[in-house]
Amino acid sequence: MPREVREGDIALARGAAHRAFTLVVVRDYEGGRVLLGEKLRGFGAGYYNGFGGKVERGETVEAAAARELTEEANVEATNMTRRGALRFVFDDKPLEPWLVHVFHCSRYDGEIAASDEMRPEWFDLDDVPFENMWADDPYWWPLFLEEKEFVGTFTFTNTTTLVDYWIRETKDLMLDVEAMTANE
Ligand SMILES: CNc1ncnc2c1ncn2[C@@H]1O[C@H](COP(=O)(O)OP(=O)(O)OP(=O)(O)O)[C@@H](O)[C@H]1O
Repeated sequence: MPREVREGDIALARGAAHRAFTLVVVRDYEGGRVLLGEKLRGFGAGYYNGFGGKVERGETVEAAAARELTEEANVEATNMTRRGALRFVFDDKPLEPWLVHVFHCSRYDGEIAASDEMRPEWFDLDDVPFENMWADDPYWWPLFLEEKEFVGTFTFTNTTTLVDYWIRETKDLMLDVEAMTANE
């Protein structure tokens, strides 16, 4: 069982450089569903996840989130909002924590279609396949579905085993993101 720790307990220099990633979860309010994709290759292959990837050099986080959604699910978001910032520390790569910026999208143009990276699939809200998702997901999904903004840190060993974590709601996401990325 992963251990819940206090926010200050995961030793990580404030302002350590991060690799920035995006993650977009599409929600269909009328249908009571969320869109996930089965990752077909690369990091996290076999897991269901939102759509996303690395923020490219010179690109804004928002632009990267929109680009990855289009590349992976074939649709263009028309209302995306930033909802969370999750830091992932891998104990075998201690100098390279990841900062995943989580977005919510409920309107888009185009037809959802598979790509060579992701196979999209709708899930009812009470049927999200956590057993086939990253181990951090069950901790932040409730906040996501309640429309809250959130920040957290998750430490993994052997890439996929969650060791410890903290997660909390935030009233000022961008202020927390700034604190997490100070000096970058
Ligand atoms: C550790 N716990 C985690 N929990 C939930 N989601 C996680 C995650 N760790 C990574 N993610 C997401 O997984 C995708 C990887 O992206 P990834 O395929 O590597 O990036 P990108 O498409 O740029 O790569 P290539 O083009 O294949 O090089 C990206 O959405 C990122 O946010």
